[in-house]
Amino acid sequence: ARSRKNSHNVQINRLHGAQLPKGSWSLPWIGESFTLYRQGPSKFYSQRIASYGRTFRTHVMGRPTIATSTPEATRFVLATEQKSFAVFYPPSISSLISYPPSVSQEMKARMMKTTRDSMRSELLRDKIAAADRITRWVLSSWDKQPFVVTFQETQKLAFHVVFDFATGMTPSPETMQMMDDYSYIVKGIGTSMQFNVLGTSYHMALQKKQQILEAFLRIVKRRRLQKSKEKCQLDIMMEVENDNGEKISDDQLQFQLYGMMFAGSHSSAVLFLWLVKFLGDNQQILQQVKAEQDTIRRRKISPEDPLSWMDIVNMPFTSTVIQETLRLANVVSFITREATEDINYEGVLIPKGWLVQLGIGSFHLSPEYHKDPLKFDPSRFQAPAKPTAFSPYGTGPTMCPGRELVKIEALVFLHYLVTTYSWESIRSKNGIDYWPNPIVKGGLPIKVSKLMT
Ligand code: HEM
Repeated sequence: ARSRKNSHNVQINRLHGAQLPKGSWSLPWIGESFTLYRQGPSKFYSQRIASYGRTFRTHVMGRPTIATSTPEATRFVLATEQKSFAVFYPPSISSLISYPPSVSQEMKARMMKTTRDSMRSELLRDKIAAADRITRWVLSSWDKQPFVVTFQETQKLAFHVVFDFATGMTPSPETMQMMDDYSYIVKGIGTSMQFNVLGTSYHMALQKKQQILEAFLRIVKRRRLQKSKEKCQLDIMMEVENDNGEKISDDQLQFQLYGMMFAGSHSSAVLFLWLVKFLGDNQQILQQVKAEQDTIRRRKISPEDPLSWMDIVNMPFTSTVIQETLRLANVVSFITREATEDINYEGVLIPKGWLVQLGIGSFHLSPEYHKDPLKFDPSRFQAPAKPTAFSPYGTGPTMCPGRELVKIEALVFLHYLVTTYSWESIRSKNGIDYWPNPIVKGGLPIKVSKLMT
């Protein structure tokens, strides 16, 4: 403790009086991880903010940490990303999602750039048709069932839309198997986050990771042989070259696909689940969404006509519902970085090697930034009162490249959901499972009824 204190004093002098914020470390080594995982991020942050202010000291993920929950600090950390902060995952999570050393930083950066580019390109518009097809496929099975578990359905939907975008593959027993395998990865991460022990579900996840990677290798090799007219992200990545003009290898591609599916499918499924939950709980807003979507459907000549790009950009009210759901549900509640040098952020010392945890979910739910923050009120996103304290996808150079795809998926889903079905929750009370992303406990079973057209 003495040497730690001394080294901080040196840093304090070097950083012109910057000081560690108030806070608590609770138990040595374990720190406050258990409390965070038991309480959930919202309560953890609000309790500490009440005692110490919006920036406080804690100890989570095995490291001393500065937790901060302001939009300004979030922008500062994420915008200066490359220089002073590095992406951080605890070792157990890192072994489930990180690239192996054989994938060079340069290649990784190039692949990420092509992913970002294609998420802004024609490819994205072309994928409306696939999102349309997949949504109808998922929702058509509801006809035959008296009730469905919402989260199972939104997982199927989200996985297949992102999978189609990534590989050009339509739903099949092979894709269903991979979806199932991915659920073990999510479970492994959720459990290792909460319990700090690498138990059965973690080891199972490591095995599943291997199986998924092998499946991706087969998919890459197959796609090289059978090119299709309809382009996918994999086709674009296959053309990526490094500075020496060498093309990306198949094993690098398999990791890129693995990472993209990991980043994209579970998070989207969680968002769609909350869309169903919040709309079900707010019938008046549901009616407004339905009015907007009925107008679009009525303009179609045949009931089989798919949605077009023009339809997608003509859904302003439904778009605010998606933003409000992202604000209130907080699919990602914090973003973590490691300081790679000592930093003085407005008088707060962030020592080298410490973590910075950016509590985006906490400022989304704070009355300091959003009036009546716990109320589901999409109108807060109508111009000109658009909130600025809103970063569900992060910000700066690592801001989520998938956000436009998510928006398209969500709009297509809501269109078919509200024009085809009414639903009600089977349980009157539902808790929340927070890890690794918050979901309604039990996955929200609902009773569905087909609407008369
Ligand atoms: C509701 C759905 C989603 C949410 C809330 C979400 C949120 C985020 C956030 C907060 C980050 C930034 C993390 C950081 O800076 O450390 C991120 C990064 C990322 N997301 Fe998403 N995401 C979603 C869907 C998707 C989808 C559909 C895809 C791909 C198809 C995707 C691909 C990625 C990738 C590849 C990164 C890493 C970017 C980088 O490291 O430069 N995400 N996402």
